[in-house]
Amino acid sequence: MIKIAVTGAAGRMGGRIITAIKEAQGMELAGACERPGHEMIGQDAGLIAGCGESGVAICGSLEEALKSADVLIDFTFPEVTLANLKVCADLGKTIVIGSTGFTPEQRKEAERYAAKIPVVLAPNMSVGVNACFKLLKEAAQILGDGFDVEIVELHHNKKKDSPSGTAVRMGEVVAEALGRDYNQVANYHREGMCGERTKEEIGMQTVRGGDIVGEHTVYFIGMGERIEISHRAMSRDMFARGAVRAAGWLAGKPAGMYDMQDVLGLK
Ligand SMILES: NC(=O)C1=CN([C@@H]2O[C@H](COP(=O)(O)OP(=O)(O)OC[C@H]3O[C@@H](n4cnc5c(N)ncnc54)[C@H](OP(=O)(O)O)[C@@H]3O)[C@@H](O)[C@H]2O)C=CC1
Ligand SMILES: O=C(O)C1=N[C@H](C(=O)O)C[C@H](O)C1
Repeated sequence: MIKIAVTGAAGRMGGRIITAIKEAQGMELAGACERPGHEMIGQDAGLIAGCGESGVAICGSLEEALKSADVLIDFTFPEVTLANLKVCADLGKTIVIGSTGFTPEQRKEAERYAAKIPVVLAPNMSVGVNACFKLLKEAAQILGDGFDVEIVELHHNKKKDSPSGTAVRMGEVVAEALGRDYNQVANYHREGMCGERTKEEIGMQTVRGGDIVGEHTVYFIGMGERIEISHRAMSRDMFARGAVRAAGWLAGKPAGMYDMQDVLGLK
């Protein structure tokens, strides 16, 4: 039995992850944690998630939530995740990270902790998006420099980071396949007399509104034709199932930084 603790237990993803743990074979919810002072502290994590009583109360201390857990699943915010990663590294627990919006420096800090413990960090835990990463690499290699690349992502109005972690990874995959440096060619903003589009740039556009779970489209736009590779998330459940699958996959792995491509055997 793999014993899992969940941070952000009362959040949008936290509830779906707690439900996915309940539905998975060989997995058990061992702890649940929220920000100290959160109104849900003391409540049953399963009841808050809407999947029935779990016998696990949401607590305000990660150390307490991890007491009888092997692995932590963390979908919160970069600053919170890095603090939680430090606790896991100190206690020798493994961790699955779904948070997005890391700066390059924060990403490096996460990699330093991964020298001590096995870590899965991925901006998108769905099978479909990870298949798209492979398709995008192949499309970019086939189409080369003759097609302009533009990426558009849509999310709900509560999302804090922009562009999404998934859109950034899509940009990185395409840039690498085209021999470009994503950080040099990503164009996040066009306004006024900004001039003609350069051949190398990858346009990154963001839409926020309502309850959109998450949609990503990469456009390869040529002369007289256009290819669109799109993924639409219809619920958060496959992200949650992916995170639980990653938690199981990590058991017995050596310390290091892994992603969903490793978990799904897509490398
Ligand atoms: N990798 C993937 O497949 C996916 C990644 N994500 C990413 O996951 C992250 C969370 O998304 P979402 O669930 O929508 O966000 P939510 O804001 O709904 O959830 C985050 C939760 O973390 C809580 N929290 C804040 N501080 C702490 C703390 N110190 N300890 C424990 N919990 C804390 C928040 O509490 P409070 O609200 O009170 O601050 C909130 O309940 C985002 O970065 C998002 O981009 C989302 C979906 C899929
Ligand atoms: O915040 C979200 O909701 C999501 N975030 C992830 C991202 O930033 O890529 C993944 C998914 O699209 C939902």
